[in-house]
Amino acid sequence: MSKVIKTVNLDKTYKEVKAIDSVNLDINSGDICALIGKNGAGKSTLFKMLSGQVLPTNGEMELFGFSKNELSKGRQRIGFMIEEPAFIDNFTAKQNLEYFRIQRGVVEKKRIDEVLHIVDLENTGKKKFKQFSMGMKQRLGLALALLASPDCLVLDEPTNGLDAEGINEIRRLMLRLNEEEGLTILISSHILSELQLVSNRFIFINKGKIVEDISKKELDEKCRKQIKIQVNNPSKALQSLEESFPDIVLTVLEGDWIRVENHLEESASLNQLLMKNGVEVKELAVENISLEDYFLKLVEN
Ligand SMILES: Nc1ncnc2c1ncn2[C@@H]1O[C@H](COP(=O)(O)OP(=O)(O)OP(=O)(O)O)[C@@H](O)[C@H]1O
Repeated sequence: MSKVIKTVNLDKTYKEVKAIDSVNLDINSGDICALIGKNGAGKSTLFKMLSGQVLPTNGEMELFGFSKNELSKGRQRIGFMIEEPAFIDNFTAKQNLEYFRIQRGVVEKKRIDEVLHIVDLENTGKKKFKQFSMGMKQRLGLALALLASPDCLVLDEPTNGLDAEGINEIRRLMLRLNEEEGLTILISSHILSELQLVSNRFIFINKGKIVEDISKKELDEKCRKQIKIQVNNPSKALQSLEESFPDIVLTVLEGDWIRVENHLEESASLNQLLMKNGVEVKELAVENISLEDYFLKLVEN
């Protein structure tokens, strides 16, 4: 699997603040990778180092295999949406993109119509930027990031300030770009449940440090709904449960806990059954950990 973004022990210190602390990123081609962190965790600083707006204090970076004084060759293949682009209020979508196309001097004119079509803004005609909804503004930002036909997008909070419909549109767009055009996407947000729907990888950042880097499968595993029962006699409990519920999925955990992964609506029946068979139920809990809860637990630790 080819690497799109790699950082080794990347640091950024602003005066006394260590905004990024020894970060090792490894983003593979085709990933939709979520960078999750509270305000001030260091997400924007990390993205700005990737885009070249901020210089690292220490560490190395590699973009599409290019490093050191060839980094800009890697950057050319990445579309960044980090801060709000300085779109001109009285210009239409097309005029704004034309302005940036000339300024950047890289793409063919027809690419403007292509990107406007991709972000579903091709029919905005004479409407000026200042009359756009928040969702339209964000999508124009994405169109600009896509202008130079990148192979990777780095998006800092692209759903910021959007309503549910706007968030949905961005989500569908990212999935489409990933599936149809094979774009690798690195995205940050504080709307964690939103990212759970689109990403295949989750990197949690806190106080400039990566505290966890897990796949969607691993995250789903951690966030799965389950019943946990603590009993005085696990083997007897297992036997009773398996006799009455032949398809039950059970695991015995440390501390005389049993985890049940199905029959989730029948916790009361499970409890009664155990008691009827002489098993003492010390505690029974139905757990469903959301990504938010999971993240909070990580940060608190
Ligand atoms: N130019 C700067 N000068 C001094 N300190 C800065 C500068 N930029 C960021 N910081 C500090 O670095 C830390 C990380 O900030 P950063 O903006 O990267 O976090 P973030 O996760 O993107 O937060 P947010 O979601 O609020 O944008 C914070 O403590 C912030 O105050």
